[in-house]
Amino acid sequence: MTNRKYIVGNWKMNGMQAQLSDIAAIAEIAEQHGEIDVAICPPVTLIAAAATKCPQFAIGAQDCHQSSSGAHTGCVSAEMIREAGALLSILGHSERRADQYETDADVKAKAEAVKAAGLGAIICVGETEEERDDGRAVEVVCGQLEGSFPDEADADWLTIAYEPVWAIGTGRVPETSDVKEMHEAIRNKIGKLMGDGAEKVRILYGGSMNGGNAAELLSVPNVDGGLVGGSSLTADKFGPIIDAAAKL
Ligand SMILES: O=C(CO)COP(=O)(O)O
Repeated sequence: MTNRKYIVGNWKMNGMQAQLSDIAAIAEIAEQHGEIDVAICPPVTLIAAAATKCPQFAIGAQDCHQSSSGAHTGCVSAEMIREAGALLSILGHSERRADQYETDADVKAKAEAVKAAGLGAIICVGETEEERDDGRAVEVVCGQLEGSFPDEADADWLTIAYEPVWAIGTGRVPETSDVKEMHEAIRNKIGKLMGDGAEKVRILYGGSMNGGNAAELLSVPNVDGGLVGGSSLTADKFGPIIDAAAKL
C-alpha cells in the first residue's frame, strides 16, 4: 500500500461513447503524474470501451451487486465489471443509499464481493445536512463506516470516501476544520475496526471539489485524495484537481 494521493472521478449517469475521448484526455494527464493514482468511474456501459481505449489507466464502476449471479434484474456482479476491465468499484454512494435504499449491510456484502473478485473498493459515507445541524455528523458517519466495513479489510484494496450529502453537487464544501475533524474521526474508527494497517487506508474527500478548492481540501490531514463528480467530466475541469494533488 502507498500514501500516494488518489483522485477518482465519479461520472454518475453521465457519458456516452462520444465521451470516451474525454477519458482518454484525462488518462493522458494522469500519465504525466506518475506520483499519484487517478481513476475514472464512468457509467457501466462505457467500462469495456474505456478500458480498451486506455489500457494503462484505471477504470472503475460505480456499483456492483453482492452476488456473483442470479435473479437480480438490472444488476452486474463484481466479476462482470472486472471482466469488462474495471479495477475498482465505488460502493454505498449516498445517491444509492437514499434512492436505492441501500443499507450498510448491503455495502459490506458488496465490499466482500469486490475483494473476492480482486478489485479495489471505495466505500462512501456521509451525513445529511439535518444530521450535521443536529450535531450528529461524526456519530452518523462512524456508524455507517462500522456497518459497511468488510471483515478482512486491507489498505491494498480498500479506500473510504467521506462525502457530506449536503455538499454533493451543491457547490458548498464544509469548513476546513470540519473536514479535518471528520477525517480524523474516520481514521480513528478505521483503527478500531482493523487495527494494524489502518493508517494506510486512504480516505478521500468528496463533495463539490473543484480546481479552485482542491489544493486546500487535499492539504487537510487525513485527506488522501478526492472523489469528484461534476468536476471530473472533462480534462479541462479534472486536470487542475489532478495537478493540485501532484503538487502536494
Ligand atoms: O458525489 C460525488 C462524487 O462521488 C461528488 O459530486 P460533486 O463533485 O459533483 O459534488
